[in-house]
Amino acid sequence: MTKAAVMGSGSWGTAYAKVLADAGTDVMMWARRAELAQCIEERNENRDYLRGIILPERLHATADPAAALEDADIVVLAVPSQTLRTNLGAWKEMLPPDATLMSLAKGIEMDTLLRMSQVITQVTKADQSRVAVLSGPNLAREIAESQPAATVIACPDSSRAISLQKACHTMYFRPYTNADVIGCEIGGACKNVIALACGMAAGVGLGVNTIASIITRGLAEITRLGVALGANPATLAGLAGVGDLVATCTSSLSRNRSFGEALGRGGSMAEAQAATHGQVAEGVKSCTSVQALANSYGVEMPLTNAVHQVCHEEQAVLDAVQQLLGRRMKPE
Ligand SMILES: NC(=O)c1ccc[n+]([C@@H]2O[C@H](COP(=O)([O-])OP(=O)(O)OC[C@H]3O[C@@H](n4cnc5c(N)ncnc54)[C@H](O)[C@@H]3O)[C@@H](O)[C@H]2O)c1
Ligand SMILES: O=P(O)(O)OC[C@H](O)CO
Repeated sequence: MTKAAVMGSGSWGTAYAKVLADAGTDVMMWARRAELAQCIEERNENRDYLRGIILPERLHATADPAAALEDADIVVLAVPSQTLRTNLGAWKEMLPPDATLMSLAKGIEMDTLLRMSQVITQVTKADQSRVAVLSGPNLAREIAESQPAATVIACPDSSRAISLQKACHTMYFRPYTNADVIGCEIGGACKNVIALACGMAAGVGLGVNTIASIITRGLAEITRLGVALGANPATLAGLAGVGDLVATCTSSLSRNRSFGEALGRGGSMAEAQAATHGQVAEGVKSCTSVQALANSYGVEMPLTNAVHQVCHEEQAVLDAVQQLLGRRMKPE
């Protein structure tokens, strides 16, 4: 029987742990707070992040990272991208030596500009063949409600990718394998920034034409960056690119879109944070790291720049819109 440790009990960690358990994998979740671990263990519910969802009996939880990681074949890293390095630093001596390390996080580390798989190899010294990422149109609550969705598991080692695929395949969750780790990670991190832009547009009252234009031009700039970094453009046309971009840019369940919408309605950064109910909207920090990464490769990302200006340079949303529309004309 495959054993998975899910390190992080937020919305997605919990929903994905449920998928693994529904697929027949033994799952032990790690929660930072002992009360939350106890609630999951005793009541089969994560009341803080997925209230009302009954979790499977075979899913267990602990606040002790060593107990969660013991004998795990798969270690699922489900903490926010900006804390992953610190968390891994604390856990690295406890990681089983041959376990596959799989990131669920969608972000680019500030300062280092590293992708999550790079942070994992750097901190743990694991060979990159042991490191995988999962990314796709996977809004946690919909997955927890067993609504059908597909995803991508990327790993340089195809046999590990297939084992990961088997460990989470259910009648509502369909994972595809892919060797393109870079494309999956760039798609996942950048779509959060574009979802902020869509939220901002909706918040100031703009309609579907505007949102569709942002999604499409957002995909163009994400693809430019991905290709510059060595991604396969086909990955960005797939589930981890356009699929996730559409889900995040159009759903009221998205924390990034909700955050942007609150800013567009004239809210402050603190009010926008409240709109995500204390959960992480990764794009708010990643717009800084994605912008810096793009600049270092000479890649033009005008929407990302506009989001950065609104979030961190006090620009008004309507001024950012005017600035985008005033750019020089060019072919598509
Ligand atoms: N929620 C989704 O629908 C979804 C879907 C796919 C991917 N993701 C990605 O998964 C990652 C995790 O997102 P989430 O939705 O579970 O976020 P969340 O905000 O719901 O939960 C974050 C979890 O990390 C924990 N945490 C926060 N700071 C921490 C720290 N310093 N050390 C250890 N743990 C800490 C929190 O206690 C919580 O359990 C993000 O990168 C997100 O982009 C989320
Ligand atoms: O709620 P968000 O904006 O973090 O997006 C959630 C997922 O990444 C969608 O796939």
